[in-house]
This record gives sequence, structure tokens and C-alpha cells, in this order.
Amino acid sequence: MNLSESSVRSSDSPALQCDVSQLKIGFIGAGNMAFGIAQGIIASGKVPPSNITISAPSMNNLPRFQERGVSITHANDEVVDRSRLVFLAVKPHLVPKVLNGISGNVTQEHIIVSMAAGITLETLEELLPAGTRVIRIMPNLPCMLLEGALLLACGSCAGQEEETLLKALLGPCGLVEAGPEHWIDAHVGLSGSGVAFVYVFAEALADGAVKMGMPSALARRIAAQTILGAGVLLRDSGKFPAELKAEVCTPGGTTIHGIHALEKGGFRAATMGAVEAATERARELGKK
Ligand SMILES: NC(=O)C1=CN([C@@H]2O[C@H](COP(=O)(O)OP(=O)(O)OC[C@H]3O[C@@H](n4cnc5c(N)ncnc54)[C@H](O)[C@@H]3O)[C@@H](O)[C@H]2O)C=CC1
Ligand SMILES: O=C(O)[C@@H]1CCC=N1
Repeated sequence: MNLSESSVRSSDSPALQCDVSQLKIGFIGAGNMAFGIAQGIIASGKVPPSNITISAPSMNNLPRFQERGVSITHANDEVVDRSRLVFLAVKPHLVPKVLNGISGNVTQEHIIVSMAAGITLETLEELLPAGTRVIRIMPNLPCMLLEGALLLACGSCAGQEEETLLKALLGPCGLVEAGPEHWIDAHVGLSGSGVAFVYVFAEALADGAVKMGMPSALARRIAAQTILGAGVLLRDSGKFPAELKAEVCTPGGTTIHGIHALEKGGFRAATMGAVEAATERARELGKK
């Protein structure tokens, strides 16, 4: 399919939407992130699993894709030959080797989408034939439940059409935003890695309740629901975190005493420091 011949069609809504149902999609690398994105794409019902091909060197991670009707292979070049939109889902240090292996099969018809933390558009374009349409996306693990947060940035040969296509395809995975490439590293800290920071917080919340005498399984269930509910309220109310916090804090009440304890522990500084450290690490990975 030649995307430039226009897979973009008008819909009832004023915004353009892409007809992605005919698109052949490939994944190189079959780990957690590939599974998250593929799961989101499949769950949306927009793309039949038979239009998707995935490769990995061993069978370790492939059965869960095969069970969902996705074609599997051990050959990365087969993925490229069978697909027009190819997600690169290997660990960052493997990207140069993998791109060297497939670049002979990449044509002007392909769109290559890398999710590797730290690997810049410049590096990706250098490793691929001149003129290749390249996009970076930074997803996070909840994509697999259609509650992800993704940021994308287009390379020098990709533009509005490719961005529209990606947004239509990945929209079912969650929030999809586009921006300049230098936001991608901050998104790694905020959201890609941020998911793990939230799990550390969840563990600590539950541990606090265990310390106060609650059984741990119950404490974990309540911690998860507390974070879910707080997140949905923050997302859907349109209010600032500080406004919602103020609504919970009764003067002289329990919450403000708890918040004081968090502040004494340097909670905000530690959280900001975690986002900064993960962002800096992503930048470091991107240095040649
Ligand atoms: N895990 C996360 O939450 C996030 C990960 N990322 C990025 O996603 C990418 C993938 O990360 P994960 O899925 O966590 O890694 P993972 O280790 O779970 O999966 C990597 C996959 O690549 C396969 N692989 C290894 N060598 C290969 C080769 N030569 N050819 C083809 N496949 C090969 C492995 O068999 C495995 O299936 C990374 O670049 C990471 O920076 C981005 C955002 C969030
Ligand atoms: O830890 C990592 O390097 C990857 C990138 C964002 C989330 N996990």
C-alpha cells in the first residue's frame, strides 16, 4: 500500500482519520512493549491480527502473539518484506545491529517506528536508506490495557500524514501526543519509566497499611484502586493536582498530617529527581 496515495479519508468528525484496516504491520522484537502495542492495536479491532507479523530470535516470547493470530518469524527481514509500517521494539543497544540487518530491505514505502529509549531520529536516519520515513514513539506499559500514554516525534522525511496515521493506529492504546523530539527523553522519565515510579509508590502505600495492621493482599488491592481512581479523577476533572489535593485536605485533618510526613521525607524532590535521572539516562543512551 502506498500511503502517499492516501489512506487518509474524511470521516463524520471534522478531524481526518486513517483507514488502517488494510495496513500490514510488523514488529521486530517481541518483548513487553511490542506486546503492549500489538495488544492495543488488536483490541481496537481496527486491524486484523493476520495483518501483523512479528520477529524475535527465539520462540520465548512468540507464542503469546501466535495465540492471538499474529504471524511469527525469526527473520527480521521477512517482517520488513511483509509490512509497510514496522515497529522497532528491541532494546536500544541492539538497534544499530538490527537496522544494519534490515536496511537493504527498507524501501521508500516503509515507515519505520522506533520505540527505543534514547536512540535519536538522526541515528535512525543514518542507519537507514536516505529518505526513509522514520518516527520515534515513546510508549508505556499500560498500552496493553488501552490506557497508555504515548508521545511521538517525526523524522525529517515524515510529516503530517504519517503522524495522522500513527495517531489513528495507536489512539486505542491510550493518550497519543505528538511533539518535538527533545520532549521524548522527558516523556521517558515522566511516563515510560514513570509507570515504575508509580508502582514503587503503590508498594509503599500498601506497606504503610500493612504496618498499621491491614493484610497485605487487601492493602495492595486498595492501593491499586486508590491510584486508579485518583488518576481517572485527575485526567477527567480537568483540575490541577493541587486543587484536588486541597479538596481532600480537611483543615487539621488526617491528610494534611500525612502530606507533612511526605514533605519531610522529600517526596516531591525525590519524584522530580527520578524523572530528571531517567530523562538524563535517556539522553546519555542517545549519545554516539
Ligand atoms: N518496557 C517498557 O515499559 C518500555 C520500553 N520501551 C522501549 O521498548 C523497547 C523494547 O523494550 P522491552 O519490550 O521492555 O524489551 P524486552 O527485552 O521485553 O523485549 C525485547 C525483544 O527483542 C527481541 N530481540 C532481541 N534481539 C533481537 C534481534 N536481533 N532481532 C529481533 N528481536 C530481537 C527479544 O527476543 C525480545 O523479544 C526498548 O528499546 C525500550 O527502550 C519504551 C517505553 C517503555
Ligand atoms: O527502563 C527503560 O530503559 C525503558 C524505557 C522506558 C521504560 N523502560
